[in-house]
Amino acid sequence: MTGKRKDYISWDEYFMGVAKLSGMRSKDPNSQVGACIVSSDNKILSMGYNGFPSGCSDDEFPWEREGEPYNTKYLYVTHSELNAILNYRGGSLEGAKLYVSLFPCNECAKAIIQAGIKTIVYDSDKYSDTPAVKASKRMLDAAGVRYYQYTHTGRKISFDV
Ligand SMILES: O=c1[nH]c(=O)n([C@H]2C[C@H](O)[C@@H](COP(=O)(O)O)O2)cc1CO
Ligand SMILES: [Zn+2]
Repeated sequence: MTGKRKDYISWDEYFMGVAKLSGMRSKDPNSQVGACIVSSDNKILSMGYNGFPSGCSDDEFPWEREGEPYNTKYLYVTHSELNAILNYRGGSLEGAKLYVSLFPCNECAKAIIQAGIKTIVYDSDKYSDTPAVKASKRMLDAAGVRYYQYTHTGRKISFDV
């Protein structure tokens, strides 16, 4: 008997890794965000990344951050967390856990709360000073959704595709 492998990735590394891999599909030139929803018994239920809704071409809709709101991405892009929630067609997300590479905004917080997701594990909190993220935390706190920052383990995961 040789015993089991010791250097396998942890659940947190696995799910945050899947969230980040999903974010790599994003066409957003500035922020690529990925999300992964997991059941309480560690089964992946859904994934998402930030992008335009189906039928709204990445080549025709704007990726600009500034200018006339009508011509910026902000009016059109679906956030990774909302995409992950909407991509789930299997039933209830009650009690599920969300891994996401960027702290959810207030609009995503509403969807997270209403979907019954109870835990958020996030990586970057680069917009923590904005009203959107402050309002998000206010709602998550009021609704009893737990959130904590992912602890980097320092492990580099890479592979050829
Ligand atoms: O929680 C989020 N999830 C998410 O998918 N996004 C997306 C929307 C945009 O495509 C991008 C943010 O763009 P920017 O960093 O250039 O403002 O990230 C943005 C947030 C904001 O917190
Ligand atoms: Zn959002």
